[in-house]
Amino acid sequence: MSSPALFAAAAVAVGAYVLYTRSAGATAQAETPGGKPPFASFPSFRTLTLAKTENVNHNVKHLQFDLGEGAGPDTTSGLTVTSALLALTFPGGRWLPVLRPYTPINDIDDRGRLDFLVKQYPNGKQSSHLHSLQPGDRVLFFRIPGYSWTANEQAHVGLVAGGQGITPCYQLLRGILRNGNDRTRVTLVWGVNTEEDLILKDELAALQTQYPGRLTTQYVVSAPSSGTSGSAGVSFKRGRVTSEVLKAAGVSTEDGVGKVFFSGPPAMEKALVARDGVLAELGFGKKEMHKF
Ligand SMILES: Cc1cc2nc3c(=O)[nH]c(=O)nc-3n(C[C@H](O)[C@H](O)[C@H](O)COP(=O)(O)OP(=O)(O)OC[C@H]3O[C@@H](n4cnc5c(N)ncnc54)[C@H](O)[C@@H]3O)c2cc1C
Repeated sequence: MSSPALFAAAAVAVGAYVLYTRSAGATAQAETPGGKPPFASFPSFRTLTLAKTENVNHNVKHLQFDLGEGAGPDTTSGLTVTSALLALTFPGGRWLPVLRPYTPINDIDDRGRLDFLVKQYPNGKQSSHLHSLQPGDRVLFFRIPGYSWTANEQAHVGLVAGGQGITPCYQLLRGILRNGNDRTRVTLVWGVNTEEDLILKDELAALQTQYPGRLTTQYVVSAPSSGTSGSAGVSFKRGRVTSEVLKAAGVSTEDGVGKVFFSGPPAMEKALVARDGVLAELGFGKKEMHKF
């Protein structure tokens, strides 16, 4: 999501929260009332309790939150493919809140829980705070609008992810593949620093087996520790995500890709998504690109 859009969504969400907490009967812990899916509407917010946390690699943790009081084990989150949640916290007792978006990796019909993969950035305010949490700790989340995917709106989509930017792409590709009515083909190009950063490669391989011919992946590793593709049990190209890599992977209008979704760090965004960037070179106009 672009910064102005994110800022606007955050402002609306926080405004709604303030109004809610000031309204009669609001409690200190504002909750979406009832056992209904807590994030079914926009804006909506809920305080979730961390159920478990696990290290995935040297800088990524899997955080699993219970959907919370009033939401039983059979309650779904109410999120749609591809929504994200804004985490609002006060790390280290700060006066001003820190707000950052995170994309659950759950399927929309998962019940009772939300799962996140959070990468810790050096001096990262929110990511360091989330990494410090222990089971039982609570975080306030707001739903923010995401891209509203409609089954078969494209015959073939390209997903281009950089590092931890994989999470929105993963949510979208699972949503497409698991929908029995959706025949869209997906090509994912995922650029990372080392093989260790390919945190969802096993899940992606399982999806390729489960949905033959629907998902193509191309991993691109800039500083592989094993040196050669395949030696760490995964094949990849060495280097960065360039025009040549995208073309070879089939992410171009010539290959029938109708839309490209991008999620990645600022430098990669500048190289790929800018008006005169690599995606424009490959024939994608503004309408055929979406940046999470
Ligand atoms: C729609 C959306 C969904 C997202 N989903 C996820 C998710 O599921 N999991 C996840 O881990 N993150 C996700 N992010 C990124 C997340 O919102 C934060 O940007 C990230 O956790 C860093 O926040 P921070 O407060 O820790 O870092 P800050 O305190 O803001 O920054 C600390 C340092 O880290 C650098 N940094 C911050 N963000 C990035 C970045 N993305 N790439 C490279 N360097 C960076 C900054 O330049 C700075 O030097 C998502 C972002 C968006 C826009």
